[in-house]
Amino acid sequence: MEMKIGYLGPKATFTEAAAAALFPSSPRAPYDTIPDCIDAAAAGEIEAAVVPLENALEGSVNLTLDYLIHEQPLPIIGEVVVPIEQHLLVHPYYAPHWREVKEVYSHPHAMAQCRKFLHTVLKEAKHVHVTSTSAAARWVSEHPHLPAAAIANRLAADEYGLVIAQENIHDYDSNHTRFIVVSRRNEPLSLRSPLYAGDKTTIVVMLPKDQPGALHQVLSAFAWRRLNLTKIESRPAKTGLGNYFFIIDIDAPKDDVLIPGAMAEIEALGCTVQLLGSYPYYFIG
Ligand SMILES: O=C(O)C(=O)C[C@]1(C(=O)O)C=C[C@@H](O)C=C1
Repeated sequence: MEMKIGYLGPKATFTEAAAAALFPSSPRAPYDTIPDCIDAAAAGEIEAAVVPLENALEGSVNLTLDYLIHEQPLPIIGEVVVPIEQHLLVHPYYAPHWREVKEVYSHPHAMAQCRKFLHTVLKEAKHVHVTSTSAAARWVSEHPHLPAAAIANRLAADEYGLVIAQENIHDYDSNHTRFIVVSRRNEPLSLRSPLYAGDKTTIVVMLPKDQPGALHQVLSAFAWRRLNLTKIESRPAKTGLGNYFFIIDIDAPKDDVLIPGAMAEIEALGCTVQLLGSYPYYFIG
């Protein structure tokens, strides 16, 4: 399938690496923000958008979840999990005295994956959040005389002429990020890839107001069907304090019986249910 793929840019983000792993021979287009990228897919400017959804250390990328639920409900057609190594990048001039940097630039999720490092090694440096890890690297390369560092990957060091002052500064070894592929063409990806690891289905459930045991009843609709849930996340419905959506990942493709049955049962309880997608997932070891 020849598709133009949008990703959270600029060049050399982790998101671009995820897009390249899934679609090695497709042309790619960078977008400055996650909403820009999802909007471009909704408008058909690109066939699909790759955006980050969840990190093993820092949790969900709320911007992605909220934008898909509240603003631009595009179906999820695939997912890829990528190992993440965060490095501290500086201009070559600052390599010998990188400990003296006064500002560290990165995406908030990348910064959060390196909290202990920042707290202990660069205690005095100011943290500056930007739209992506490679946007941080680009900014540092464009300001060679400022004592600034970026947290980003090796691709970004090469792309923007920076050097790695400290390798692997993320706080815990097992660092991975899930990226999703969204497209207005509502067809699950069908890549013949050795990275394929299974299929899952994501739904969003809104519980009826003040109904004791409602969440328990929702969960039992999956439990007695022996449908394995791999994630439950609550996000504000944005209609008032205490009102939440539950985003539920089911470790199975949408079949004709079990998942529709569970969804119908949950609706009968008075919940609203929305399918975000049923899609294959891929894993980069
Ligand atoms: O793709 C990038 O480089 C990003 O800046 C985004 C993002 C994210 O939002 O999770 C992607 C992977 C890492 O977990 C850190 C940052």
